[in-house]
Amino acid sequence: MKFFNAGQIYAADKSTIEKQGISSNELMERAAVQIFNWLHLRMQGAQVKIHLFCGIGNNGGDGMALARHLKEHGYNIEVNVVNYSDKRSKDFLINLDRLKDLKIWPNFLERDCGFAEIGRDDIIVDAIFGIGLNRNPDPWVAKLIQHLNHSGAFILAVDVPSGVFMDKAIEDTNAVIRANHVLSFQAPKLIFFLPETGVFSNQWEVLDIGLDPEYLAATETEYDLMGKNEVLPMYVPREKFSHKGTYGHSMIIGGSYGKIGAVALAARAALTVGSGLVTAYVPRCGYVPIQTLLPEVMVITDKDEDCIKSIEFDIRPTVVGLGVGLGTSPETAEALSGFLDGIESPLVIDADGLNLLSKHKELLKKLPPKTILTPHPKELERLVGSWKDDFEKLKKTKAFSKKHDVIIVIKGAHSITVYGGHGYVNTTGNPGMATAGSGDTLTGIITGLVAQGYAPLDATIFGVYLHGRAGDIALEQTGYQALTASKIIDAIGMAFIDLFKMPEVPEQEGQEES
Ligand SMILES: NC(=O)C1=CN([C@@H]2O[C@H](COP(=O)(O)OP(=O)(O)OC[C@H]3O[C@@H](n4cnc5c(N)ncnc54)[C@H](OP(=O)(O)O)[C@@H]3O)[C@@H](O)[C@H]2O)[C@@H](O)CC1
Ligand SMILES: Nc1ncnc2c1ncn2[C@@H]1O[C@H](COP(=O)(O)OP(=O)(O)O)[C@@H](O)[C@H]1O
Ligand SMILES: [K+]
Repeated sequence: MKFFNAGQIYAADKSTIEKQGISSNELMERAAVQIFNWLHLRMQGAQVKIHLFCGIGNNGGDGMALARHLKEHGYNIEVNVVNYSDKRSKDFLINLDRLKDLKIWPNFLERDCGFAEIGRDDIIVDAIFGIGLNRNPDPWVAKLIQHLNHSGAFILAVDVPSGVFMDKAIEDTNAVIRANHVLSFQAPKLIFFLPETGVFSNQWEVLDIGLDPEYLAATETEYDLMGKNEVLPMYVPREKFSHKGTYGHSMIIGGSYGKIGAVALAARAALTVGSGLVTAYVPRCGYVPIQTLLPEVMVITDKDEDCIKSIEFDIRPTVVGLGVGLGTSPETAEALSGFLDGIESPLVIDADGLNLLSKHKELLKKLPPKTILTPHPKELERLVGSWKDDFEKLKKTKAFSKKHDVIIVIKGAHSITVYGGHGYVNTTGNPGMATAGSGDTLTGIITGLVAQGYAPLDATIFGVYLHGRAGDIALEQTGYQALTASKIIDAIGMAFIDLFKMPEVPEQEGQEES
């Protein structure tokens, strides 16, 4: 699914209006009817007080039109116009008049006016600002927003929570609605998925308002949301007349005294994701534990007992996953440098492998094209430098990816894979995955996919999706707290099976379970 920016959404509106021969107000009516239907289905006429807060632009217009439908269906409403500007939009004014025709007189809220009490059990509809916000709200509007946030009432936001910008960071977090639920038109917004802005949209849902499908299909976007439909075409099927050589040889290089488990996790994940062969390259102290834990995995040891000091072997792996549990000693840095001089295979780098690149930036020049880097935020900061907000983080990551021709996964609640100036936002995963070794597992998954012939970018996007999906499936048995990295690996098989499950069809009304 695509993430459209504000300019593209306005262009889609225009194209829809022209091609479908409708007025902008008719499009607004569609949007409002969709929201009304959503609410009506859930409320079934309940007389809970609904406070609508409408701005003076088209987001406010949506709110006005919604108020009319609610009134016509007997709901208990109160309409407030947040009068932050004299520049009322044409469609706002049309809908204000139509509301007055029903003898509804909104309260006009201005600077210095008091705000009425709102009950904890009431509902607030937030239609103050939509995607047109382009500067900080006035202090009195911020005060109103605080009043709404502190009311304890359920807040339903129209399109976006008022106060978030579409393409830049929030400056005053007190001037943003904390929505319980967002009903967003046509497509989700990138801001729902970024850590700093996502917290304002607890839950979100997309309402299809029938924008011009041709325009939407033809428009290139900078970011995409990667769900099952998007990753499924990347899947590489298993062939009948294949053998283990068909599915490649993954080598996991890493580990140091006390951190051999990281290699065990990555190696087991590579195997479980389908790599034909897996070899672990570890310091000598890792030999017995890996051989004991993982009978399927071969082991090559470094000369040193406790950490890797030279990376030398006489096999030709299809892909190398490097860095988990590795440590960052100068000898290990030296070993990495020598290894990169002779590297012939694609490379996935994580954890201390990334920290070594940050400490010795000259090594970046030695990376093969399309090397995959999987940093968590702290590792990313060491690589690309600090950022002031999520948007700058993305900008810096893109620039780094372009400069060094590397694929970067910004790990987090919604991991984002960055390559070629494009961002792929993952949909799977859960907070139970914020646990030791969860990232090592991802390294193994991506490595094992590259081994099987997935192109590096596909392996990364598909691997991030599969990792999160395995975490979601494991969660059903463990709950958040008891989810461990090993359980994520155990669920990889189910995550593959899940790719081919049809979505559940909702039960028909009156249908009996057989
Ligand atoms: N296809 C779709 O998705 C459809 C979308 N629709 C709806 O339209 C919404 C977008 O509407 P919108 O363009 O009128 O902008 P909105 O957010 O209401 O802001 C109003 C105006 O406020 C101004 N302004 C900005 N910042 C300000 C500030 N801090 N303090 C004071 N003023 C400020 C700024 O005008 P300016 O003063 O800069 O000229 C801005 O234009 C969208 O979110 C959705 O709800 C549907 O109706 C139909 C289909
Ligand atoms: N709140 C969360 N929701 C979804 N996924 C998460 C969350 N927190 C962490 N993860 C995932 O868990 C993994 C953690 O990686 P990392 O921090 O490198 O762990 P470790 O170093 O312990 O292996 C990443 O893939 C990340 O996307
Ligand atoms: K809003």
